[in-house]
Amino acid sequence: MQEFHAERARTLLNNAEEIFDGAAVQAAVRQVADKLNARFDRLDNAAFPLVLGVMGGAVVFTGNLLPQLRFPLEFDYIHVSRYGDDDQGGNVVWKVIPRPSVAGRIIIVLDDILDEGETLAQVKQRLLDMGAAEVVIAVFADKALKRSKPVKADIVGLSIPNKFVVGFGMDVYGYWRNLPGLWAIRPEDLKQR
Ligand SMILES: O=P(O)(O)OC[C@H]1O[C@H](OP(=O)(O)OP(=O)(O)O)[C@H](O)[C@@H]1O
Ligand code: HPA
Repeated sequence: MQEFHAERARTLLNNAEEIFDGAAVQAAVRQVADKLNARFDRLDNAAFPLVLGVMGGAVVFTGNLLPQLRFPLEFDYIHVSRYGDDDQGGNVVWKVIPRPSVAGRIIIVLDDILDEGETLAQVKQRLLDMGAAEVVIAVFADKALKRSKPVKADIVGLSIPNKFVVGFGMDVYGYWRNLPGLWAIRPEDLKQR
């Protein structure tokens, strides 16, 4: 069974196209850090935001970004899933919900990708419903779709084409979250296209 997965993962990557290499990815993370630092690195420390990583896809973005933030912050995570092991989104499933202590705080939500926007729309609404003072959304990648999205990101690392991508935390069928660059899966290799 493990051999099947390893072989399938390799075939998917062999057919994929690298659309941003590791250096471009790191430059994008730096830009996100610069924008957050410009906004929150203030001597009065008035904000003291709570940074929430949306697991599991945000794990790599979060791990690369946090050490580049220069202002005092708290970190926590939530866990939300809409794609599971599929390449098309379904219902948003909450696996770890926000703690009640989000009330009254400025929250910086970090996620790997804003695709159709359903996940982050629900995340933002839930945080506001719980009394968050402000929700700032920073995504590593914003996918260009021809239709409008139910939520906008305040800060975007990379604008990417409308392709199913893997790498830097993003997966296809559970594979290739570990790639340092961003790769577009060949459409013929997707279950739903
Ligand atoms: O904008 P949307 O169309 O809602 O898609 C974006 C969401 O999809 C991915 O999560 P996924 O459900 O794949 O779970 P994962 O984080 O474990 O990969 C990604 O991490 C985003 O949270
Ligand atoms: O293009 C994508 N790749 C991986 N995960 C995703 N979740 C939403 N869109 C994507």
